[in-house]
Amino acid sequence: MDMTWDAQRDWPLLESGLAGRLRRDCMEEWERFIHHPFVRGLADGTLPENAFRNFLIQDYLYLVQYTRACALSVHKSTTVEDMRAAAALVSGILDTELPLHVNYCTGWGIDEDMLRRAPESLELLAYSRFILDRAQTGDLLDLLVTLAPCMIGYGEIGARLHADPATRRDGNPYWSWIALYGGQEFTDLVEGGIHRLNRVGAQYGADARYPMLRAEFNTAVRLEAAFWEAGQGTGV
Ligand SMILES: Cc1ncc(CN)c(N)n1
Repeated sequence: MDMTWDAQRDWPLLESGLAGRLRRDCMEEWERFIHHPFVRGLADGTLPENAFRNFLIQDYLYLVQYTRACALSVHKSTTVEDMRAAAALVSGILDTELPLHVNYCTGWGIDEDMLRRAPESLELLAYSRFILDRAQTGDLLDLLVTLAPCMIGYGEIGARLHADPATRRDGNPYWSWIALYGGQEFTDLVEGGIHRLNRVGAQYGADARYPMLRAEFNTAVRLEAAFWEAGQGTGV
């Protein structure tokens, strides 16, 4: 029996709807993002600690900007249902994801104040300001499309690594990272985000706007891969 987890097979909600279509149509870039060597190093625990530390500090700062963009999706929502979903994402990041970053950093003697004052990398600036630009100048659909690779990608990586028997659990310093992104709470947020994107896509005429939406999604996916590269110290 195949014990590995595969989004195409095990996440039926990606089969139809805008989220699945965007992911399929950017598959080359998507694969580069979710199967990046950085991710393999997390799975087998061989990623050098300083690469993970670089990444996590930048990721803390990235998540702060990402949360601001998510907050704009509360503002741009036109139904109470969508507002609740957007607000749940904001609190999921503030109350679950950021504390993971703070906990790891505390273990290295880096407190939250030092995290806030860390200089932003060019990759972080490019990615977060791209998202904030779409948040401010696009409509709700542009914004959700731009936010999607971050959520769906980490949900997919987390679910795959969490289910894969080849992932090292015992003594893997990155297991709590994997457990968070592969855990039920994050999975529920991602699945809620996919349903919301599909719903808003249908309401906002995604088919007619598809080339532009695909370009937005593709840019965000490429910026995700660049973010791993920067963590490894191979970025600019
Ligand atoms: C760069 C990046 N992309 C996605 C995630 C998952 N929210 C994250 N923490 N950081």
